[in-house]
Amino acid sequence: MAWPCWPALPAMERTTVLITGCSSGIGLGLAARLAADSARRFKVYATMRDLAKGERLLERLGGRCPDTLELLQLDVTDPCSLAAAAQQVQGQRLDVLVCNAGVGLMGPLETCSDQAMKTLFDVNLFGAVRTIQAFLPAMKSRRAGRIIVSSSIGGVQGLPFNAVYCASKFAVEGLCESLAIVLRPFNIHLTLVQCGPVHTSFQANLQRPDPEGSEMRGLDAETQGLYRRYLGHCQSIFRDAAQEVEEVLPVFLDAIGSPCPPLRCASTQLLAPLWRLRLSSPDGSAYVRAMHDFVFGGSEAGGDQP
Ligand SMILES: NC(=O)C1=CN([C@@H]2O[C@H](COP(=O)(O)OP(=O)(O)OC[C@H]3O[C@@H](n4cnc5c(N)ncnc54)[C@H](OP(=O)(O)O)[C@@H]3O)[C@@H](O)[C@H]2O)C=CC1
Ligand SMILES: CC1=C(/C=C/C(C)=C/C=C/C(C)=C/C=O)C(C)(C)CCC1
Repeated sequence: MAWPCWPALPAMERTTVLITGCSSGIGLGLAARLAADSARRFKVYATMRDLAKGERLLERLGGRCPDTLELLQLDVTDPCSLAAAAQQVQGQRLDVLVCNAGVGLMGPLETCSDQAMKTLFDVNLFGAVRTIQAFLPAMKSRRAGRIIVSSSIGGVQGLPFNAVYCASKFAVEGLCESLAIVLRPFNIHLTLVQCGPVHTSFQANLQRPDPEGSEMRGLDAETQGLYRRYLGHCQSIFRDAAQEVEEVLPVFLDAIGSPCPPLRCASTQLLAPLWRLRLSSPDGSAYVRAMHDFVFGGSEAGGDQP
């Protein structure tokens, strides 16, 4: 792809990019792509909470880019680790911050433990808030910068059995939309990237109850049936329609490279018809009905029936 020049930078300087959650998936892929840029236009701070997991990224790069890549420890739930990372980078001027770290939680709402919900919000919402807080003052004083946040299609439309996860990503959307308004005079662009299903470690790391497991005890049989049916859909969608990391990277690269990136961009059209329905019918009932019918076959009751 053609890369427009970053207008605020002197031509010979590298664009510095800090990415959270680079031990796997989208973060790893983005860090590797930028660090391996043939024109060496980027200096990448690839951060992860456990630096022992940095081997995968280094292996991917085959030790090719010591001058364009630096690994840093950063746990978005730990203010001390954030402060230390910010201190290490600030001397260098940060052009682009990518808040990518995130975790998933799936299952009937009744099975989501207090601890699992708190952890999810601590990473997905408060982690993004803390990370932005750590790097925003320097961007503001330079009156330049870019913030890219990994949202999700689940950040703009509700998905069955993902209520708490979607709540965390809806919150991220509200956070960023509100912040973007204030950042306009500071010349700081904020972009939310909404991916759909992507083949990463996300699914494997996702907390979700086994439909036959003990967490289901006490849950009504109808919800158990709907959950089993949803898991079946998910499995086939991940098998047939999930994207590869390489397919979603151009959306992040555009947000980094384009002179005036949008507030929101999506990596997939998978849920576009339902999304359009949601927009065209703002009271929400048409969306809820259509999603229900799509996933559960239109049965209002007796969820486990064909
Ligand atoms: N894959 C998908 O289908 C989709 C993913 N997304 C979003 O994309 C983003 C990246 O996920 P993806 O690459 O798919 O999944 P991965 O599980 O592969 O990557 C998630 C990354 O977040 C890191 N992470 C988790 N908790 C913390 C923490 N406390 N501090 C710092 N890093 C942390 C993980 O590190 P560790 O190895 O230490 O756990 C890992 O590096 C997430 O925000 C996710 O919500 C959005 C739409 C779809
Ligand atoms: C496409 C599609 C479905 C599946 C969506 C999935 C599986 C989304 C996964 C999203 C993830 C993993 C987001 C992470 O942020 C449904 C709802 C079954 C039915 C409607 C069409």
